[in-house]
Amino acid sequence: MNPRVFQTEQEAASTCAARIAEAVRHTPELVLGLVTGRSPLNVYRNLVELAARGALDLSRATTFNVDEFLGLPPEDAGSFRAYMDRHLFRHVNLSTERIHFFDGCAPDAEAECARYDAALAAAGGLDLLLLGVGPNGHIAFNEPGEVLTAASHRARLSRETRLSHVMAFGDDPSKVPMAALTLGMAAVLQARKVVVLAFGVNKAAAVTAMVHGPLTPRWPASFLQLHRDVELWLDTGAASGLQGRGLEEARPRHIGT
Ligand SMILES: N[C@@H]1[C@@H](O)[C@H](O)[C@@H](COP(=O)(O)O)O[C@@H]1O
Repeated sequence: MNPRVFQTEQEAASTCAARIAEAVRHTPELVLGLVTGRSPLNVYRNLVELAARGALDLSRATTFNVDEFLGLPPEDAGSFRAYMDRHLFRHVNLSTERIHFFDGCAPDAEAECARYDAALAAAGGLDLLLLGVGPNGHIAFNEPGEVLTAASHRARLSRETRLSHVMAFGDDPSKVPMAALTLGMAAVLQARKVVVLAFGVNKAAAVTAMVHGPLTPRWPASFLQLHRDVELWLDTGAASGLQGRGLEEARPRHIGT
């Protein structure tokens, strides 16, 4: 694992976005795994700025979003699809047919997960997977538990995770869906490169478990230790539990294939 610690989230995000743009320049057909949440917001903002300046052309890239709430149509403001439209898709030149999402309203969740996994396999898997991490160590919606699931699946959301999404649902916890569709641990570990964003001291325990902890389904992110190419983009708060953390300016290498 390769932690890169920045003094501020903004610095990490702009450097990370520049590296993603570089990876797309290097491989215009890049297959990107994308995540929602607070952590990638500044990365997306920077990607939009790069696209506006003509420094990012996503016209040949493919994207797969890693999760979606069950029961929400794409038009619902609380859906991850609506989030992606707001923060990235409507501002860049991605081709609609190469944007892949779980359909949160699919009548058969299992068939929908199989469809998603087949589309991902047909695209050749993920070249670069952008992830966040929950304070409880969840990645995508692979929640802590007794076991983890390899394939895409329907996930029951923990109370803690549901509460962290309450703002998108008018601060009413009862409106946050109870379940979601998520890619599984196999797709995460098979991605050719994984980039994890974590900012703020409330992520420190998850980051520490991810880097130093034993492999345990109690901290799903700990399984990233099995991957040979994971970069962690952190601020000093999120890195505060790491042993021997270097606070020198991080010098990112090339992200991409
Ligand atoms: N399903 C998402 C994850 O994919 C995300 O990475 C994580 C962290 O979110 P945030 O970046 O807002 O802390 O929680 C959410 O529940």
